[in-house]
Amino acid sequence: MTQQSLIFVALDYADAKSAWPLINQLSPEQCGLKVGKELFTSAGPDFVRELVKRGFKVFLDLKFHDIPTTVNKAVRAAAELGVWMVNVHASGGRRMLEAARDAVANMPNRPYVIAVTVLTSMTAEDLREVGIDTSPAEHVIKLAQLTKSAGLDGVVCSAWEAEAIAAACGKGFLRVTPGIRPVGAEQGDQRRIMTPPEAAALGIEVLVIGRPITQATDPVAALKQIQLSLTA
Ligand SMILES: O=C(O)c1cc(=O)[nH]c(=O)n1[C@@H]1O[C@H](COP(=O)(O)O)[C@@H](O)[C@H]1O
Repeated sequence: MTQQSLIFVALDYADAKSAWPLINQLSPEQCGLKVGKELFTSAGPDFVRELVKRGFKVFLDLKFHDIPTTVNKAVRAAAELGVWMVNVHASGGRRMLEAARDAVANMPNRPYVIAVTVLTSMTAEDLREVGIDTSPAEHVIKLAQLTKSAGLDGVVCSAWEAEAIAAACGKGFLRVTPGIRPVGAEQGDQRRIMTPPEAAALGIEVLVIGRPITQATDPVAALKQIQLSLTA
């Protein structure tokens, strides 16, 4: 993993046909690609295999959250597509996390397996409504420590929690942060947000950025502008 933040473009399109025009203008050296629930459900595993074949680092974001056996098998199936990273929900608990880890333990070139802590769309009030009375920051750290002790490679969190995670879980534990918004970009449903230069300055390993790129009039120009802003 390099010191500079890698950008993963979240391909949140309805189908493969809508995603290809942007992908065809991108190169594997420029960014990674995140395929989430919407696109995977419509475009399927062959689409993912094609991205891998073209040399892209693919983050398959299906956020598995189920009983340990099911998650183990789902992570294995995802890994067999040749993706670079897969994720599960940390709130599935220790045995589920260990099952996710074990799914890929003996694979050559295994993908990173990471766990979502508290969704970047959630606030303290949202957490309270699901029975969690601590702040998002405190809950994220608790789940990051659980994820680390279960032997996974890192977490999805907001950029606001990234420094505390490094302090609690050590270097080499990946921090993957969605909720990235350039100044002036629409916040949408995200709540714990940060700008790309601020997040990069924290040394965050992976920045996930979707709508500020995919919904721009010129997505490639928007990506380039964000990349320039990281080094300015
Ligand atoms: O696991 C994720 O990728 C994820 C976790 C999280 O807490 N928040 C979050 O936004 N994401 C994903 O990151 C992407 C963010 O997209 P934008 O909000 O459009 O930049 C979406 O594809 C989400 O599904």
